Amino acid sequence: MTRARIVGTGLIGTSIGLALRAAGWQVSLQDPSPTAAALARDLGAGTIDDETPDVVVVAAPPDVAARVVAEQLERWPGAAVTDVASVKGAIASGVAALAGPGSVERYVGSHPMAGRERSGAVAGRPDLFEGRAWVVVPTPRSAPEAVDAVRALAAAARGEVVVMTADEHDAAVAAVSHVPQVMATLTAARLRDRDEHAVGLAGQGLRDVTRIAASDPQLWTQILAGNAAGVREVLLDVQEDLAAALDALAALADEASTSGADDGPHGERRGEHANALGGRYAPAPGAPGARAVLARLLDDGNRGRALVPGKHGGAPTAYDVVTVVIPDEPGSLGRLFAEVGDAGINIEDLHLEHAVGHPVALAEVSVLPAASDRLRDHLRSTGWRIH
Ligand SMILES: NC(=O)c1ccc[n+]([C@@H]2O[C@H](COP(=O)([O-])OP(=O)(O)OC[C@H]3O[C@@H](n4cnc5c(N)ncnc54)[C@H](O)[C@@H]3O)[C@@H](O)[C@H]2O)c1
Ligand SMILES: O=C(O)C(=O)C[C@]1(C(=O)O)C=C[C@@H](O)C=C1
Repeated sequence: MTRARIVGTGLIGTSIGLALRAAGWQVSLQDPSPTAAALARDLGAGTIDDETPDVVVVAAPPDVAARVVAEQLERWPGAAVTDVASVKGAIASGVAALAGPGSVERYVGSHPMAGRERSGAVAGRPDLFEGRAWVVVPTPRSAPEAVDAVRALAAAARGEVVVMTADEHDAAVAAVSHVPQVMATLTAARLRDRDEHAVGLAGQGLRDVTRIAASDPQLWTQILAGNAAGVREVLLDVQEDLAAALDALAALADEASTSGADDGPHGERRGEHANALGGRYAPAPGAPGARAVLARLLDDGNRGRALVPGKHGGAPTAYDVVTVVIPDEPGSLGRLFAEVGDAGINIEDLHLEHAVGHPVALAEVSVLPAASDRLRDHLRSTGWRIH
């Protein structure tokens, strides 16, 4: 049986421990915080002991990861050692500089592309990595047996193994993880000065875009600093698009303020003007091209979104959403789950919305399109209100 040692038992370390235990591996746990280690143990992620490992997983914050990898290489001379930090080039350089002679061959970087906006062992989940890419990042000096050991670890935790160089990894995650975090953060930051009534109007769009804005600032400062050049490169392109959007919006705002200048009290002349141009939405001459710029930016977004893979790295799966009204009281959600289970239908995703000032919530249940009509019929026939 394979024995793993996990050093750093927060969200990711605990989740890896839980996943490996479920796969039948033995797991030892270590963390400088005795409480973090004990909590991971109590949650079932492993045991606290000094058994000799076959593979060590360093799941510590990025700014200490290289040092901890070097310590583990020295402490366990027969083990492959990996880290799971979200940046790879900086850690590999650190390990190369710190690792003792004859040990750097046992180091292979890795990065599971799954996580949560919460930290610590209590947020750990055994199924966190299921069907998600797990990037294995050998260095030019990594021994093939060490690469195999890290591939086996990722597969045992149910990740989908992808092998990349550190440079390829860092450039890719700048676009697919690090800049998305920055954009979510900047979007959420704009809400701070709005009053609670305005923010209370938030629908699913804002929730979709800002979930990861709740992530740990200390961890993300380290991640962004560790991939600064790659993140900056993508943000420069974002800056260009933002500049184009701002110019287009300025032209449209200007058009709106000038075209309304000699309207009658009900805006009659403005309507006449638009009709004369061939339709309600015909562009006024004040902002030539501005709408095309916005449409191009929005279309680029559609094209990018269409490339995002669904579960297991396959083609995007379009789920149907069945929106169910549930009383905002204990037990409602449990009854709904039981009802969906009785219909023999799998819930692919779930969002809960609380309508401001109403004693009900909306449960948005995502199911495969083929099952949605059957689910609606079943729920209606058992007394649920469907939107
Ligand atoms: N959070 C995510 O979504 C995510 C996803 C993939 C990878 N990662 C990477 O995983 C690593 C851990 O992130 P997390 O979200 O689990 O953070 P976390 O804050 O939940 O856990 C970090 C743990 O590391 C411990 N630690 C601190 N210094 C240490 C040291 N010197 N030696 C050993 N352990 C130490 C802490 O006590 C804590 O228990 C980071 O490198 C991060 O980049 C995070
Ligand atoms: O889904 C989340 O909450 C994440 O933070 C996951 C996410 C990501 O960007 O996909 C974040 C950082 C990690 O390095 C890997 C995964």
